Amino acid sequence: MPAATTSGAIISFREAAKVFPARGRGAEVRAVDGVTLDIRAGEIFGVIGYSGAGKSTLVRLVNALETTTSGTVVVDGTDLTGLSEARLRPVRAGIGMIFQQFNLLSSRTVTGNVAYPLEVAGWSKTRRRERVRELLDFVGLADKADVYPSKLSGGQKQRVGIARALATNPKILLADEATSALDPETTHDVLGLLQRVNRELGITVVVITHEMDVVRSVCHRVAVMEHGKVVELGDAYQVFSDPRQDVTRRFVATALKDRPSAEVLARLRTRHTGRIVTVGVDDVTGSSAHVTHVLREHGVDGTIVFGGITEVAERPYGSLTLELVADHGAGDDPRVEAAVAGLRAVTDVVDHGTARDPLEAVPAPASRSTEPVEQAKSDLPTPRRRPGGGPLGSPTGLVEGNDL
Ligand SMILES: Nc1ncnc2c1ncn2[C@@H]1O[C@H](COP(=O)(O)OP(=O)(O)OP(=O)(O)O)[C@@H](O)[C@H]1O
Repeated sequence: MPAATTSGAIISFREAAKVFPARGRGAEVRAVDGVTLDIRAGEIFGVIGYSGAGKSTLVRLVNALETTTSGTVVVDGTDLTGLSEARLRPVRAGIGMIFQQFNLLSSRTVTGNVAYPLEVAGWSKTRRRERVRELLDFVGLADKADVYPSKLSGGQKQRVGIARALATNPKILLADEATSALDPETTHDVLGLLQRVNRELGITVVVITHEMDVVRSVCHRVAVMEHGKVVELGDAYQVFSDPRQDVTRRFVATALKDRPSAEVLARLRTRHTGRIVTVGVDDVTGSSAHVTHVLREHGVDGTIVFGGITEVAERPYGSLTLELVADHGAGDDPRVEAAVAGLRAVTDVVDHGTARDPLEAVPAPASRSTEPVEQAKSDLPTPRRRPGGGPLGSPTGLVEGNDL
């Protein structure tokens, strides 16, 4: 049965639900609860949520390891609803999967592991040998062909997992917490490899994660899941810069830490008597060049006292906290007031006041809705962080005492 999909979608959920029946005295579990979502061909799509949100069940619906209780899942044009095992087989062949615990066969060498799906698919020995060599070159493990998994590091094991998942040329790669067991540096390498899989091989990658830093690093778009539902959906940059739901804000706060906490602000105020402001830096609104220009225009000195600029979806993003003074005078000098107004015209500004006259940040507004909010790239408003909404973070370098 043809199902409604958006053109360009390679995976489409329509009111998809998976309800596990009650066990013992427990209630039934709505692991996936009415999800409508399109994952576009060629993108790296993130699904983020806390433990139990339903992420794994959602991806298991894609490779038909689970079937929907209601609603539909369409993968590469095939509606999976009610398909026989025989009809599901070719769909599964178009999907590779990697796992947190790698799931390698310990009794087989690296070559044996990568060759396994080719054996199952009936490839000849010669073609298998050639394909394995090609894949090990791609993942950078040509020198480990004859090694057993027990002799590999976590990152190397995941590279084998990726090579194995790619063996039969899938169109889709599902990565279920693929970096959760890895240290930060190895995570970085594996995420870089997933980007190459996407860019060089044109494979759609679906990343399941509970780490917003993973979304920040590689995902083009992201869906945030809570209690089986998609509660927020959109372009990764937009979701970072304007998170609408509390759960999303909490995730964003874990990945971006460029804004001073209340304790840091208190320390800054003891060290700096001038006006403390936090200005947003991104590629849409305020670049640091704008900020420098405004301060120069008003004859105000800005000393960077805190901050960090990182990348979200490969675009600059972050904030700088500055101490503003005019002629070494007070932070409430009229020139400083004018500079703050000038900064507001070019970027987001949170005015923390001065040590003598501190201003409390306005808390972020409560979430507006529990419905998923699609934040489309095409009609992006200028990203605006809310005053004091302040999740922000992961400074690529904390800075102190630099005059602008
Ligand atoms: N086979 C099953 N039978 C019963 N309940 C299940 C089954 N699989 C998952 N669940 C329940 O469905 C809910 C969603 O689980 P799921 O594993 O999809 O979440 P998740 O977001 O991937 O969490 P985690 O990151 O911990 O794996 C949980 O409450 C879980 O206990």
